Amino acid sequence: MSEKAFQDYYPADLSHCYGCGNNNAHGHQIKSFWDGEETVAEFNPLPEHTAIPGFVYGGLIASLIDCHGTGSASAAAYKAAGRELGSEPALRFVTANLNVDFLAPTPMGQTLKLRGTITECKEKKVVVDITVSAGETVCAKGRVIAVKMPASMAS
Ligand SMILES: CCCCCCCC/C=C\CCCCCCCC(=O)SCCNC(=O)CCNC(=O)[C@H](O)C(C)(C)COP(=O)(O)OP(=O)(O)OC[C@H]1O[C@@H](n2cnc3c(N)ncnc32)[C@H](O)[C@@H]1OP(=O)(O)O
Repeated sequence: MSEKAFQDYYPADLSHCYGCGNNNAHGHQIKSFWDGEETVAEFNPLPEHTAIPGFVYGGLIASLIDCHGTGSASAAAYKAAGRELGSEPALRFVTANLNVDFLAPTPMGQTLKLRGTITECKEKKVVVDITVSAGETVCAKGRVIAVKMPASMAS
């Protein structure tokens, strides 16, 4: 994909997140995009993301859902406000609640595809439902309740 990802609009001083920060060399640097009314991201697990040989660690899957969810929440808030992504004042969201169901073993060696649906979008709270698929198999689903970042988290 050649377009800019949601996370590419995050300001440099808020791009250190382990899941999605462009400035975190050791992080996952997840990239999320619109696909119609839904949001998408892909991730290729590395050997160190192993749970049991051949299968992906659930904590990684939760992390991908988390950051695809908060990125999708910001993008949805901009869309609902009819604003350009990244325009000021920034609409920043953090995770208030993360719920994950692991539905099937997630194989290593395949691209994981995340797909998010904006279930609720209010000024202060956005709910995103996300599936994680390997090939035709939905391996996990999760819900992120994202809430506007409190002022205490911004320096
Ligand atoms: C697309 C382009 C964008 C460009 C520009 C954007 C720039 C973006 C830049 C940078 C973003 C970086 C993103 C990285 C994020 C990665 C994810 C993380 O790892 S975040 C770290 C972990 N999360 C925390 O540390 C939070 C700690 N918790 C808190 O600070 C508070 O508890 C907070 C803010 C989450 C909630 O504060 P309250 O409780 O005062 O909020 P109240 O106003 O009471 O509630 C608002 C709504 O939220 C619900 N709510 C609150 N907490 C809930 C909870 N735990 N579970 C369920 N719902 C909850 C409430 O029921 C209420 O919902 P009702 O409006 O009534 O429908």
